[in-house]
Amino acid sequence: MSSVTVRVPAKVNVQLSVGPLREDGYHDLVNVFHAVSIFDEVVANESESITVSVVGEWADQVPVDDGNLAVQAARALAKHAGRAYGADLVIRKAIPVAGGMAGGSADAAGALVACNELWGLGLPFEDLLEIAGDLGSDVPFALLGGTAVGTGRGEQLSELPTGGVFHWAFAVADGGLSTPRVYAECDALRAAAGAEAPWPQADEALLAALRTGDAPALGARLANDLQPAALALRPELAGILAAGRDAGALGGLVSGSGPTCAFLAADEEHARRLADALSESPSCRTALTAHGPVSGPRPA
Ligand SMILES: C[C@](O)(CO)[C@H](O)COP(=O)(O)OP(=O)(O)OC[C@H]1O[C@@H](n2ccc(N)nc2=O)[C@H](O)[C@@H]1O
Ligand SMILES: Nc1ncnc2c1ncn2[C@@H]1O[C@H](COP(=O)(O)OP(=O)(O)OP(=O)(O)O)[C@@H](O)[C@H]1O
Repeated sequence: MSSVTVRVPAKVNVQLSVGPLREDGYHDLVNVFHAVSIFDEVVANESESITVSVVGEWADQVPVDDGNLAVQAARALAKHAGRAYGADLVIRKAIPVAGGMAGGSADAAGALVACNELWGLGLPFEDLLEIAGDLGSDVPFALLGGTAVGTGRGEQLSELPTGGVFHWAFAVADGGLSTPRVYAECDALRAAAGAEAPWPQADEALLAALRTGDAPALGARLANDLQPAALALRPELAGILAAGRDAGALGGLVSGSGPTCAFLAADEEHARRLADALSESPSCRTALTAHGPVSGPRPA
């Protein structure tokens, strides 16, 4: 095989419960991941060495050196296989960069699947999941797709079958937010309030809404412990959240570490109307619609 193409979805965290800071610098989480139909494409072409190029709307914000998570993923896979394999990776970027939608993690997952195929390694999914966990806390879910509950630092996954399709509108804000900075702000806000970080808990009503495909119930339970920190760092996000509420969203929240905000709609047409309304909000760079859950990357 001389070329392999995969497409990899973005995620929204429908519940993100953040526990205390651990000694290793991470936080224990209950992280309910949901993969949505905004896709990066990762192509792995035969090559002597591992290289990357990026095309698409967000390309200028993505590193094309060893800082690229897809390059790190290909190197980690080659190391696991014990040979100096090469691949010329081409990423077509549609997932907003540093937006809280795990775009870099998606590209890493895409590179693992594409290179496993290109190099004819035939490694089982479990091996890819293990390599993924070393690359970043969001990378295992980016491999899995669908809807899943993540514990530990978010890398230990348990799949959650859902009872239907959920429709979403996303407001992409200008500029990104650094994930470590948002976690640090969350700790600082808790310390300033004298609040002990609670042990993270799954919201059983939210999980039931996902299982039964009950969008109004899910909308009412959306929750993100990082949201106050994202709002402290980017106060203008409060205006975007209010715009989504005023436009009749079933619920809205900051996605992961932000600054993208996600709004749940009743159906596809409602999602389009929400996106139209959100795009009028001054801090919204662009508004997108998507549905979930969708599958993780599989070779075409
Ligand atoms: C905010 C989320 O996107 C929600 O899914 C993730 O928790 C972040 O996952 P990620 O971007 O893959 O993050 P990683 O690359 O693993 O870690 C980056 C940094 O985020 C912070 N971090 C991340 C995950 C976690 N459970 N606790 C943390 O405190 C740490 O400062 C860490 O050094
Ligand atoms: N393939 C990649 N795509 C996007 N960003 C990348 C990639 N590789 C490395 N990066 C770097 O990672 C940073 C975070 O990018 P990413 O789009 O993954 O953020 P995010 O969506 O906020 O992540 P998460 O939701 O997992 O916290 C970017 O600012 C960029 O410098």
